[in-house]
Amino acid sequence: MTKARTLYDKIWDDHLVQNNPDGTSLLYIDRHLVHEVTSPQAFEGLRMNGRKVRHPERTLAVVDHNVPTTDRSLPNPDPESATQIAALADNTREFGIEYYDAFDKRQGIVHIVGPEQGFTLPGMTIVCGDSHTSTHGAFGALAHGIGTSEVEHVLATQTLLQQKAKNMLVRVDGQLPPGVTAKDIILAIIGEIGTAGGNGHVIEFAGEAIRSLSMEGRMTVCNMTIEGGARAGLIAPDEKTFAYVNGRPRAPKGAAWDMALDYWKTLYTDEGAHFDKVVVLDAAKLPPIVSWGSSPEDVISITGAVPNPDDIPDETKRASKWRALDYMGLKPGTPITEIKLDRVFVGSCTNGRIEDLRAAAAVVGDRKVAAHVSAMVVPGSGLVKEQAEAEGLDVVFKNAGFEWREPGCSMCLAMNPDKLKPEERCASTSNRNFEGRQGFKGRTHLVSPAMAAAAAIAGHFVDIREWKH
Ligand SMILES: CC(C)[C@H](C(=O)O)[C@@H](O)C(=O)O
Ligand code: SF4
Repeated sequence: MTKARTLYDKIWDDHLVQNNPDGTSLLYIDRHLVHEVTSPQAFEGLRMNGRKVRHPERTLAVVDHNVPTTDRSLPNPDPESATQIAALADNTREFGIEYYDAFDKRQGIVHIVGPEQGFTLPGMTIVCGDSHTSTHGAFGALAHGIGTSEVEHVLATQTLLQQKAKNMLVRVDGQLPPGVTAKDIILAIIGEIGTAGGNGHVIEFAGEAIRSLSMEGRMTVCNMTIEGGARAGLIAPDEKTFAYVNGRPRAPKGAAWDMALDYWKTLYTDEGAHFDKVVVLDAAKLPPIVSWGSSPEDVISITGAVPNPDDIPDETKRASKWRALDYMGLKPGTPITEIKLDRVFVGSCTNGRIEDLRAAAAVVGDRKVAAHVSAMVVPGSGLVKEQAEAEGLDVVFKNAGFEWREPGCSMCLAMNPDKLKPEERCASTSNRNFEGRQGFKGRTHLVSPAMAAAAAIAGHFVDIREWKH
């Protein structure tokens, strides 16, 4: 009998080129996504060494971090961004790589574009010079974020040196209550394991609540795996995955589809396979969650209050959480529903997909954004934007007073004109609430799209479970 293997073991074995004496392994890489921020030196390295891209057809480039989300026919206000974007256009032309520029309808955040195009497929190894590459694990793909020198290595060789990680299982049993979403699942998991909880592991998400999620929801969960410290996140592909992939521009067709499907159906963790670490959560007990600090592990229920760091026994941790509260301008004991917002951001590779925009629009209905709040919705890609407009979601948002923008990373990180001002407080559907993440001294609270939309209307956090739709 062959040894029982996890999904991670299987994908690893199928891509192993060689094991090296130093404990590293060379893996074959099926797909390489490229964006403007982490690729310039990689291409420069190829040029200096007179190398070509080994498999241009396995590589896809798109601009996302540095593009303004307003009128793109106007010049980029930031010369450095403009240079970086121009470099990506030049590099992809020189090396023969397909590139979606800011005027292409397929342009968007790299982790939204890959799945949308069927470039991301089950069982593949996928890399990108970006930590949230873990998103693609939602398809049962082994998806790693890599550094710029590794980007160069993959461009040149289509392989990557890796050390095999340990296996971790996060099982979410039961069914989510109404109003509680994939975003709340992953925030709760990170709250539970901490930002170092997944260190050295690849996490497989399983259980009834995960199976019940749409592909969009699964991407939200896998997207934030990296915030829990894990190398990658995985969900075994199933009928939902196959239905999502079927018919996408880059997905296999005809006989190739049938062959692929036969293989994809073998991609699950065998009965009795070993996990080095197991965490179990009950979905039915999860509330809508809001982050209160400057780390994605600083989370609390919407019905809770800002915690008191003095209750933390560890001195270093206590000091760091006091610092977080100071940065956030919050006092222990303040009910979360009393926290007032200045800004609301719906978007990012965590929650910028069509389902996210539908959820936000359903909460908005015919109401208006609170007078003291400035709110914006940034679709994750041109195709998401097009779909949302076909459904009239843009009209819902605009009538309510939200800004409706062009696709990109936008206010998820302060690398383009969309930024918080110092001390502005934002309900954000993105994935990181680090100091300065959304702008110098900006204050970020991570929430689901429905919670963000409700906060925009009410002007403060509200329990979405009590919202009258
Ligand atoms: C700019 C890029 C390298 C970065 C990442 O790796 O994740 C960004 O996408 C982020 O979310 O912080
Ligand atoms: S949307 Fe945010 S998290 Fe995602 S790739 Fe862009 S900057 Fe990174």
